[in-house]
Amino acid sequence: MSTLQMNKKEIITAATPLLQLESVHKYYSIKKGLFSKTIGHIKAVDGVDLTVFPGETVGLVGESGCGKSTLGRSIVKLEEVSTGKVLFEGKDLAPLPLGQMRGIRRDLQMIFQDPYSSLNPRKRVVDLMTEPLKVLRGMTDGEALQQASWLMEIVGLPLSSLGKYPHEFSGGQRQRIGIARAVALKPKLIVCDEPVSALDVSIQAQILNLLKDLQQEFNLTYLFIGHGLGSVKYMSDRIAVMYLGKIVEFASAKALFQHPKHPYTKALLDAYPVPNPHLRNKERILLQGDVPSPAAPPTGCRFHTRCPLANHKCKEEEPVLTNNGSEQNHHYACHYPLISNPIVRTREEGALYV
Ligand SMILES: Nc1ncnc2c1ncn2[C@@H]1O[C@H](COP(=O)(O)OP(=O)(O)OP(=O)(O)O)[C@@H](O)[C@H]1O
Repeated sequence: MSTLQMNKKEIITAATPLLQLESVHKYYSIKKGLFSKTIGHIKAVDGVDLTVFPGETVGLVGESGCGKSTLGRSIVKLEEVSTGKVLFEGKDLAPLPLGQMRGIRRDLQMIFQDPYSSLNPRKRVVDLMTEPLKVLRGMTDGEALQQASWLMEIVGLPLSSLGKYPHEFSGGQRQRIGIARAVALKPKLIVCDEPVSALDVSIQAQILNLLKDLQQEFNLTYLFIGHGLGSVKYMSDRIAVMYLGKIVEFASAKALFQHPKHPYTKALLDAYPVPNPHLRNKERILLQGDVPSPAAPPTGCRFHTRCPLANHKCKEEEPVLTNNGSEQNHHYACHYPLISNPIVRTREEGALYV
């Protein structure tokens, strides 16, 4: 079968991974006292395995503080991982010194939540746009200016924007500049770190559609981080759910929304507003309390302190991320996964949950 005859899903699964994370850990030291003695660690990312194929969008969701941004920043090497492998096109970026990242930097870009803090306020857009093109793609002044003008058009900004400073734009326009900068280098992977969270709801859809259009136009691959499930569902082919530094479920967007296996995923879905209250699932899992501290994560399954289905096994034994030999591409880390029955969801062992 030719590539043209294959649909997107077939192309994705036939391809070799663009990005592969193997047991990635990122710990921050907690220091105290006059001599800054290390008294513990914040386990922001605590053993993540994840695969992203060329051309797809993998969503990453979870509550605030569960390590999504740290993972995204570790991938583009804005953070050094503590241990583990970050394989980009098969090459491990983790041990590479920053000096040797230059060739790879243009293939790996990031779009930030707050476009204002990621754009130097003292530089005009023309400089913000042309400098990376000159430094990382070796363009002349004229070539870089031509490319910057074209990119303004692509992201829907007037040419006159080039002469302005970041503070002269609205939030949505600033995010368009951030996006233009990210795609300027024709990267292979863009980590989008909650790119619409800081924007008005009316602008969010425009930015998401722009990202989708650009993905098609430039054949981009996205890791799309968000805590709003709506935007993640809209954007993603596959979704990874993160809780306290670990991936607890990873599946196609459709399977995850229709048949969540992990109670935490279900709780996130149940927290999502449903326009018609009669359609609201009566067996909702309500998330209570806050995410525990990543400096002292709970034993066993990290979610057990908030899980209505947890028992002694969950407290003692850490579940591994597995497909349990059934659905090949649906992985979850739970001793008592939810049965895939949209009408009555029960634990696979034990009583009906309430
Ligand atoms: N530079 C740092 N030093 C110490 N702790 C950090 C640092 N950066 C992040 N953390 C901690 O690591 C944990 C994960 O943070 P992170 O920002 O990655 O979470 P997140 O899921 O992206 O949250 P949000 O959705 O609010 O951005 C948090 O407890 C945070 O306080």
